[in-house]
Amino acid sequence: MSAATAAVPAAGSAPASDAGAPPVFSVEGLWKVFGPRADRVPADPALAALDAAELRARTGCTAAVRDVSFDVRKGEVFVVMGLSGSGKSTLVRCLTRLIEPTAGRIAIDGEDVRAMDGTRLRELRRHRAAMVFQHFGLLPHRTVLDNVAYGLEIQGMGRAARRERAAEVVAKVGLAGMEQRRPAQLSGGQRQRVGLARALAVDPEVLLFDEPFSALDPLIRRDMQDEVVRLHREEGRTMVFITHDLQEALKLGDRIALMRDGRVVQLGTPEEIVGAPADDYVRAFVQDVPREQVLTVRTAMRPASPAERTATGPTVTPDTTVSQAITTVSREGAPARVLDAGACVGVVDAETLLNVVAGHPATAPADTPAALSADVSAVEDVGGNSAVSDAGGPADEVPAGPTAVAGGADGSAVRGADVSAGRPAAGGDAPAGPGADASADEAAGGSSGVPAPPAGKESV
Ligand SMILES: Nc1ncnc2c1ncn2[C@@H]1O[C@H](COP(=O)(O)OP(=O)(O)OP(=O)(O)O)[C@@H](O)[C@H]1O
Repeated sequence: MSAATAAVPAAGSAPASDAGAPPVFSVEGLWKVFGPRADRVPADPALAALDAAELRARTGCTAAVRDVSFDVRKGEVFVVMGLSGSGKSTLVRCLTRLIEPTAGRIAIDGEDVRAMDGTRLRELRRHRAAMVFQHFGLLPHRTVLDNVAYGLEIQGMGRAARRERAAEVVAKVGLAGMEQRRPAQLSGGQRQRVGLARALAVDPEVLLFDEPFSALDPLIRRDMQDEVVRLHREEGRTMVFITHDLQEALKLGDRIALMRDGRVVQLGTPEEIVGAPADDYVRAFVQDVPREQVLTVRTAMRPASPAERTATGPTVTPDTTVSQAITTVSREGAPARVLDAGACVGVVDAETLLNVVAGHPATAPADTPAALSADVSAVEDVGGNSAVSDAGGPADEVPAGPTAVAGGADGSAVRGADVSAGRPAAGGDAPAGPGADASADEAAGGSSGVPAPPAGKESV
């Protein structure tokens, strides 16, 4: 499915995150370099400036994450998007040190993740930031209920209490009545729901999703996306969601970090990314997106005249998509006033709306968000790198998962991707990285009940 044919309901799909609250995750100058003496790369400006091929030729290293900085706000769905090999999985695994970062700072609720000892790390992964993978590694001999209760069992919760909690969550993800089935008696989509329920059962502060739906067929995938939107709307839980699929990113993300070659090339709302691409790469990435389904009337409206401010007639809110506004304006046969908390902040008419569809610049009124007219502010501008050595070590160099093209049904976004760049040929499960106990933690975090699940990826 191409983005052009996709329905992309972005605006208003989730509760607004709290931009003023302290961030849940705060990442600054983060690097992950795979290869020999990896820590010299971020420490040496000359090496840090090399592109991927030169760096590999000169040092044998791959910089999977390069000097990345961002905050994940409380209550938002933060999407990490990019083509295969752009560094998404590595970045998100660094957040809980399932992969050990090479340099930079990571904090969760202000606490330094890189300074955590093994016990604290386990706690982080079990209670605070649970990961949901593409393959949930459900325990085949356990029922749905017991699979969901598994993470609680690891936490030491008593049988009755955990089964009660598990039953609640099973109902929440739409599996009521299936509690006693075993994974083999479920469809792929239902299994994904069990995995999701297992992650939710431990009530983590943040859910980290690593391409959880890319192996599902498009209809089930859409169902699961709707489920995530619904859960987010109902619970306001903070989520970090990896995807290579632009449509999915636009649908789920409050904000999207678009990665290329280990860097974040643009960080912004779907509307900012589609309405004001930071560079030609992003522009090409979003060129097939139906703009009218993503951009809101904030982008399309023109200033209201004094007479229009007090006129009657059709109205829309600033979050109304251009597509919805077109319906209103054409149905009513008149321009619509844009009302924000009762005040008229602009007007949309056939011309301003069609300008958006046609990709012409809008006549931006004074109160249009600055980010929409100033691309640069949306681009991650990261400063100097702190050169912090990591433990490195052989475990780091084991492939994080055998990926060629991620297995989504709607692979338009990955076509032409550099699927082999720097990727070791051998498959294998993800190493936990130094100090990590990924299999147990991923299980406890609701992702897997079996040792070391694949890194959420499939070879094709
Ligand atoms: N353990 C490893 N050792 C060496 N290089 C690695 C390792 N893991 C990942 N890489 C390289 O780091 C880069 C980023 O990989 P990563 O898996 O983070 O990308 P991705 O965007 O998640 O890709 P995909 O969508 O295919 O999963 C790639 O060039 C990859 O080959």
